[in-house]
Amino acid sequence: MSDDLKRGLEGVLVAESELSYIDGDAGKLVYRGYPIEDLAREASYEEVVYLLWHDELPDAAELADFESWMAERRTLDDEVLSVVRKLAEADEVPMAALRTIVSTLSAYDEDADHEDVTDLDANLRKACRITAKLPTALAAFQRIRQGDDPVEPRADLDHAENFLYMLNDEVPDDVLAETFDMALVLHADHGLNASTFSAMVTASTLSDLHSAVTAAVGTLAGSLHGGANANVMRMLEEVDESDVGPTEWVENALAEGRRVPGFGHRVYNVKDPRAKILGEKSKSLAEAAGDTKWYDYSVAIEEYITEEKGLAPNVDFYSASTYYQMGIPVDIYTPIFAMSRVAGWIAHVLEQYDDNRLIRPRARYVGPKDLTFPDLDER
Ligand SMILES: CC(=O)SCCNC(=O)CCNC(=O)[C@H](O)C(C)(C)COP(=O)(O)OP(=O)(O)OC[C@H]1O[C@@H](n2cnc3c(N)ncnc32)[C@H](O)[C@@H]1OP(=O)(O)O
Ligand SMILES: O=C([O-])CC(=O)C(=O)O
Repeated sequence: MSDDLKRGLEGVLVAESELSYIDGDAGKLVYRGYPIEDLAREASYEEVVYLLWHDELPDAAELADFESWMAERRTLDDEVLSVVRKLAEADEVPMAALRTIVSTLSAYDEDADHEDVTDLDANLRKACRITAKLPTALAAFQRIRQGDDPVEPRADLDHAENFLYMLNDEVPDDVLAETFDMALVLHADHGLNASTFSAMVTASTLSDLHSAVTAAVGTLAGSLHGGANANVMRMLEEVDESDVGPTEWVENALAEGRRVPGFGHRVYNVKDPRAKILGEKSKSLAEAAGDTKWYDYSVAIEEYITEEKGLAPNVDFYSASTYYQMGIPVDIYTPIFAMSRVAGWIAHVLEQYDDNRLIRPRARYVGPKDLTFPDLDER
C-alpha cells in the first residue's frame, strides 16, 4: 500500500470510463469519441444524453422515441410542485432547492423502490424522469419566487426550447434556443469532476440513483466547482459598479488574495475548449445586441489573468456573460449547469453499477493515539 499523500486526489486513477476523454495539455474534450466542437455544432442535448447513456449515437427512430419518451415525462406530480412552491416561498437558495427537489422526485418515481438498485432498465427509466422533470421544477421555482405562475411544459418543444419557454412564458427565438441547447451539450459530462465523483461514491455503496444525483447536486453547488459561473457574473457586475476598469479591478482582487472565479482547472493547463466555444457565443450575442460591455470586460480579465497568473478560463467563465445576455437570472446559472450535468452524473453511475466496487480511500492519521480518557470535571 503506497503512503504517498495525494491531496485532493490529484491525478489519482480510480476508474476506467468510456464516457469522456480530456487532454488537459491540448485543451481537448471528447464524449464517447466525438470532439466537443462537433457535438456543440451538430448535436442536440437529447442526442448527447442518449449517447452518454447508451454506447452510441441514436439513429433517427431511436432519437425520436427517446425525445418523445422524455418530453412526455416533463410534467411534475402535484405533490412535487407543491414542494417546489414551498421552497420558492421560503426563498430557498436555488441549488439547495434543486437538491431537495431531486430527493423529492424519488418519492413519486414508480421505480424508486425497485429491489435491485443496479437494474439498468429501471435506472434508465428513473434517469429519463429525473432529466425530464428537473427543468420543469427549476423553471417553476424561478417563476414562483418572482411572483408568477408556473408554466406547464410543452411536449412539442425540444428540451432546451421548452425550458426557456417555461422560464419566460414565451417560445424562444432560434438564436436563444440554439445557444441554450449548445450550452447544455457543453456541460453534459466532464470525466471525474467532483460532483460526478460524489455521485459515484454514493452509488458505490449500492445506494440508489436519486441519492447519487442528490449528492452530486450538493457537490456541484460549491464555488470551486459549478457555483463559479454565478460568481463570474457577480464579479463582472462588481467591475461595472466600481470606478476602475476590469484590468485594475482584477489586479486589486489578486493583490487582496482573492481567487478569480472562472479561471484555473484541475485538469486543463490551457484554455478549456468549452470556454472557447462559449466565448465566441458570448461575443456574437453581444455584437447582435449592439452592446459588448460584458464581453469586453471578460476579454480584458482573461488577458490580464492569463498574462499575470498563467491561468486560463474554464467553462464557467464565458457561460456567465452568455447566460446574462440571454436574460437568465444569475442565481440559476448553477442549477442550469446541474440540469445539463445530470446526464453525465447518471452515465457515470451506470458505469459504476456495471462494475461496482466500494469507493473508500484512506487518510493518514496524524492525531494522538494513546490519551487517557478524562472525567468530565477534569477537562
Ligand atoms: C466546472 C468547474 O468546476 S471548473 C472550475 C470552477 N471553479 C472556479 O472557477 C473557481 C476558481 N478556480 C479555482 O479555485 C481553482 O483553479 C480550481 C479549484 C478550479 C482548481 O484548483 P486546484 O487544481 O486544486 O488548484 P489549486 O487550488 O491548488 O491552485 C493552484 C494555485 O493556483 C492559484 N489559483 C488557482 N485558481 C485561481 C484563481 N481562479 N484565481 C487566483 N488564483 C488561482 C492558487 O491560489 C494556487 O496558488 P498557490 O500555489 O500560490 O497557492
Ligand atoms: O472537471 C472538473 O474538475 C470541473 C469541470 O470542468 C466540470 O465539471 O465541467
